[in-house]
Amino acid sequence: MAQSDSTPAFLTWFTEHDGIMDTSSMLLAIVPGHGRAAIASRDIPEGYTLFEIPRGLTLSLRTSSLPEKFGISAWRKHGLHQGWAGLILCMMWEESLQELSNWSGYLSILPSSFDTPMFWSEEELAELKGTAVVDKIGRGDAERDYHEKVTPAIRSRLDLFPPNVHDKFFSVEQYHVMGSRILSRSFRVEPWGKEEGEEDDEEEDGAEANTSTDNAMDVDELVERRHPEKGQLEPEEASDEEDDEIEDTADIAMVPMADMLNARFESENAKLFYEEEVLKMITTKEIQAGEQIWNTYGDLPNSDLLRRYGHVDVVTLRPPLAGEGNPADVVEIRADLVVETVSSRAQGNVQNRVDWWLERADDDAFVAESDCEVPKELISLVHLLLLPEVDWLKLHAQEKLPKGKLTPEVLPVVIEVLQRRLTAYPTSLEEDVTLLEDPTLSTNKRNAIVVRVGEKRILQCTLERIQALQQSAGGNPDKKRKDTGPTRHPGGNKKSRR
Ligand SMILES: C[S@@+](CC[C@H](N)C(=O)[O-])C[C@H]1O[C@@H](n2cnc3c(N)ncnc32)[C@H](O)[C@@H]1O
Repeated sequence: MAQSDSTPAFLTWFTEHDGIMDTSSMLLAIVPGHGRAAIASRDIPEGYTLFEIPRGLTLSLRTSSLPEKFGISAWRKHGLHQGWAGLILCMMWEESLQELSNWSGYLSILPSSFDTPMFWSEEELAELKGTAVVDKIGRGDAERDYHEKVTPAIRSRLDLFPPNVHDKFFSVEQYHVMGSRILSRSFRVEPWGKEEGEEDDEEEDGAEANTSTDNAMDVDELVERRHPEKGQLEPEEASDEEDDEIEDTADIAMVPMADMLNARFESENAKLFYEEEVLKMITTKEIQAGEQIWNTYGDLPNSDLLRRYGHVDVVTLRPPLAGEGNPADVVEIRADLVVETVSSRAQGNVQNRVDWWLERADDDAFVAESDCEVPKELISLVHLLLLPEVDWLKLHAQEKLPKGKLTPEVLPVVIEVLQRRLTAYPTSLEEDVTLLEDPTLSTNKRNAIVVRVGEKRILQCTLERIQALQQSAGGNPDKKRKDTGPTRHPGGNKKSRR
């Protein structure tokens, strides 16, 4: 493990700006495949403070002087109070100040190239076809913000943004670099004393400041990652965060030193806690000398890890899956695939039922996980579309969605949905496993294949479970249905979830 050339200068900057690091316990080193990493240099007990960062050393809309110099009303007029554009512009501006910036010793060690799909070629992106990554990269949305908000703001204040530094510090490529630094390294740091759910002053006089969720970096993506709760900065369960999508970008901060920690599935052994004046990285487990000090990015699926951080997790999988991969992987199955599949068998007016369902459903895509269970909401939709007209009318009147119960009627539809979903990828699972054996694969291609394999494993395993169920249900469930009389409404007379 080598210490990177720039690390000593960063450590000097950190301590000169009142950061405190226990150099007898940890060091920064380059770990192959992981970039810079924090390593325990001796055995460390649980509950031990590894380093402290004064709040003023975090870099955010609250600490950069740009918004104030620009003028708060002009900031709002340019839409910089909404979404990510304002924070990215602050980062670009601080970097343009070079050694005059309070953060120069920090910004100079941040990465300028990334392995995230945001920077991939068309050929590399084609490797992700069928995965959840493709539609979420958001390069176009980010560039729209750059052209519509950032460029006019820069042109309006040439005293702050001198034209001779535009190409170097304020290009669209730099915008993507800064956005990617935020996406892969930022924390959510609320002001001291702010209760959860409580709005601060900035929110009150600009309520819409938090409404940009269609940006390249949705606020919730960052919030999911590290969320302070009772003084502790930790990731949030993504699924619990639907209501919190609208967040305050003023709370998003770059935290020097804390962002030197890597993460791996369920490996966290240190966490960032906050106090009134300082943030503290404290061990949550004993750490042996030589071990890596891991934070957590929220144990995300590989599709999200790749999109936000540019790496994937490969550890031992748990039953019913076997082999190696990411146990947090998921696969998305769009509702329109279910509708298309069930349409040939569906009863009544399919569109009416779909419209009614869309008004009540949580999402228009279902998420299958590594437990290989068919999502209950998917089964419910299949039931809804298969219902005889008389049962549909009853359900409609009662405002109830069918239960997500796997009955013989739905099994063939679910099997076809899973089979069709598998054809969305250009290669088969077996082909991908063989491809991964090639030691000459580029990092990007390898990571794309790992994401595909993770998703396909879940689909394949779920498919095999349902096929086994169908067999044990006695062969052809359609025949069975004829034998047992008219199709029974699967959720009929039962209490629905709504
Ligand atoms: C918060 S930074 C961590 C410090 C970073 N390694 C560095 O060199 O500055 C997050 C980045 O670290 C890398 N990283 C973190 N965990 C990793 C892992 N388990 N495997 C590979 N790379 C990882 C990814 O490039 C990610 O975007």
